Amino acid sequence: MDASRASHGTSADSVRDREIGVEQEHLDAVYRRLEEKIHEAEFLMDDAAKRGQVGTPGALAERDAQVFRAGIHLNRLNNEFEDFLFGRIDLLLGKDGKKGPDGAYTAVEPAEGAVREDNTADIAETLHIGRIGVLDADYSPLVIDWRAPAAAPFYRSTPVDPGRVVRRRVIRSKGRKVLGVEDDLMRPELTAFLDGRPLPAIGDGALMAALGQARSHTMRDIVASIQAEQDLVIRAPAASVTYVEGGPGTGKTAVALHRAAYLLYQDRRRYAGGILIVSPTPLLVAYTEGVLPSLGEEGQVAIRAVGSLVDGAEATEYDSPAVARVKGSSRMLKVLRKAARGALESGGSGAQGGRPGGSGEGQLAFGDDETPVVPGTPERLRVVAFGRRLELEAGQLNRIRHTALSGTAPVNHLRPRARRLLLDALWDQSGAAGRHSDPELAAELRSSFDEDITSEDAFIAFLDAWWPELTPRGVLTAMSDERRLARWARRILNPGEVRRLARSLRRDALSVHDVALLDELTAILGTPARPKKKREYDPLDQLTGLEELMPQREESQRERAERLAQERTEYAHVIVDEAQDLTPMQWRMVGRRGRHATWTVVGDPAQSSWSDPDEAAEARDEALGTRPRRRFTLTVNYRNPSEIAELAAKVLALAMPGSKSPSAVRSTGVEPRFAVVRDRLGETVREEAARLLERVDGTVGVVVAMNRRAEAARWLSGLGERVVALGSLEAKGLEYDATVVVSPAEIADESPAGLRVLYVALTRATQQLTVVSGERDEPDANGVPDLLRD
Ligand SMILES: Nc1ncnc2c1ncn2[C@@H]1O[C@H](COP(=O)(O)OP(=O)(O)OP(=O)(O)O)[C@@H](O)[C@H]1O
Repeated sequence: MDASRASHGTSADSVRDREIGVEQEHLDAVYRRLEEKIHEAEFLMDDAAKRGQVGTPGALAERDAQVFRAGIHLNRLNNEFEDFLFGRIDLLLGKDGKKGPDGAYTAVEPAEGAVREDNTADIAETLHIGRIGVLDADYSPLVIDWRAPAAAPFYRSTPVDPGRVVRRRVIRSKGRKVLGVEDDLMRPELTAFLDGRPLPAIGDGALMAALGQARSHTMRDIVASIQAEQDLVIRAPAASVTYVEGGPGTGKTAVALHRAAYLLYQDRRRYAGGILIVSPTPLLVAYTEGVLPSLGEEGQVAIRAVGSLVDGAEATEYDSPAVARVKGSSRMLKVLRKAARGALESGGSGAQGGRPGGSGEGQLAFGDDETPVVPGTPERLRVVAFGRRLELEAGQLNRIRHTALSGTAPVNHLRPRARRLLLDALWDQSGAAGRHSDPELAAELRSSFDEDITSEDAFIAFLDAWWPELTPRGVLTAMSDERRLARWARRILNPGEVRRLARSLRRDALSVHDVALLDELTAILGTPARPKKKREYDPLDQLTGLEELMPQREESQRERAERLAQERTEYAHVIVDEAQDLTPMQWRMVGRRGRHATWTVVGDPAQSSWSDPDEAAEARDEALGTRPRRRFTLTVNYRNPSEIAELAAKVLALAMPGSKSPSAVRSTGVEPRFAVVRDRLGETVREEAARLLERVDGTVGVVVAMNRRAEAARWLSGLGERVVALGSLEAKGLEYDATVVVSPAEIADESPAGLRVLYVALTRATQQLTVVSGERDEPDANGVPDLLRD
């Protein structure tokens, strides 16, 4: 028998069973080895306990670490890695006989003569690939970690460029049981022998098997079927910026996540500084979070929605497109700078989160237009020093404030400077300056003068009111006053923009775009000193003075990792998913988290929901700095069948004329369906969703214009958990077995980037798509809406 497919018939079944048996034997051997290692670890642990402190501290620590690692191994194998062993490659003899650290031969190309003239060859090496590496007792590799160099041919080899690989096998297993195998032949022309027997090939290939599976509400990893062009990105050297573009479904998100796992594996110490993955929505975070359980293992990787990047913020609200456009624009930077200083000049009313207003002399302050805007701003400072009454009037105070604010430091950090300038002015007024000609005595006099004043209640209260510590939330609140905002945004925003912006800031809940503004304000204001956390009050402490004596409980390694991850504000590597959507202000926010980082940026300009791509590109380039970039393009759409991809391409041609769609890797034979609203929109959508639920095993997503989100959820109530309603912007990055796209015209008209958003909506389904049209869509006799006709 030659190395041909054995996928049908009884004899094929027996070959398949035999091959499954072969892999089962290997998996059994792997588990036996792991159990041995666990026993070893347990023995070490026991031994360590018995021998107490015998051995150097270093050796004991190493032993503990070994025990710990073995524990993690077993735990992972038992709990997380249901399909721990997933691949195998059968290789020809390599060019040289060198072995790498994982015990595998390193040569990529076959040795001369490895393939005989009659197109036969012997398999010289077989490697199994899994989620972690396992060595046998004699250090031969039982399983190679998928991220190790020796595993690269598993992903890189193609029939066009097979290297040494003859057969690539994907093994499906659950726990300790092998369920199936799928083979791809990289050299189908070859008759290869393993231990004297011909090498069989089972099934129709792993990729197709993976793509045909039903989708759930969480993403699956693709370790078993990463494709060559994706592998190049995953394993690209970490230096500088790795820049990846590709159309919908080309695996950008999957690749980004696997890259994080790869980087950690490759250089754990370097990435102890943390890897940040920025995602556009909390829905996408939830969808991707579980993809690679090992990512969360030691707290190095944080997956955050762009609305949750700032400590404590958890924004899920969306602004209207017109407001989002203002808040995301880099023009906001100037407005915020003015607002931060302006909020101070108007006494920080509302801008000093949680701090009492301070009364000083309790007079009214006046805005430029002489309208009282802020109560409680002191206009005058009166103190007594060296027995003299000293006083600074409004004009002087304004000049002092102006001088202090001319510094470039964050506003909150300028307070000491302002304080010193106040003292200088009072000192001048006191006439004490010329009293001593001896510099030492003069300095002493000055310092007792300062001490006198700064300990005076009136002065302290004045300073708190006149230069309060501003908070970002407070400044945003101050900006919700339209008249004040108009002043700060003069010649930057037009009156309509000011009105809409002020109104949106009066809302209680934060919007996703507000978060970037808060972060910018934190940079402008400077981080206020955080109040120290206190241990819970215990009356006993007072009696015994225990508080000082009691040692703090040691936190566990896991707790520490989690705490560090939370406290981290800068990262060693930043991965931006759906990068095309970041607004200029969001790029600034993300940029601050990776000032010294290397980057992976993945996106698709054709899916951008931001209205001014050039402005965003400028901000992105600023965030990434002058670091060199390596560009990659992903070209194959693994998500959509060709029937859906072709329909979406029509919108792409309208949204970005001239740009190329990725090629779909498969077809289902099921054309998209067009439904026209018969009576009520909600009823039609519900019927179509129910129809799809009967046709697919997995999930159904109903995508509507953003302002229909709430009603769409009501339309679907009672249809079960497999179906969800989502606004067009929320659909970013997600996928469903089937989707209903409701009114393309509504989605397209929603914002200046509407056609691109519609393109996103149309590319979410892995199997079936239904488009529901209303009148506005001007459907033809077949129900095809205007926007989707040729
Ligand atoms: N090599 C692969 N093997 C199996 N499935 C794959 C492979 N690459 C991608 N996929 C699948 O294709 C789908 C799309 O992947 P992903 O969401 O990463 O694409 P994307 O480029 O981020 O898409 P979008 O731009 O539309 O958000 C996912 O279901 C993913 O699991």
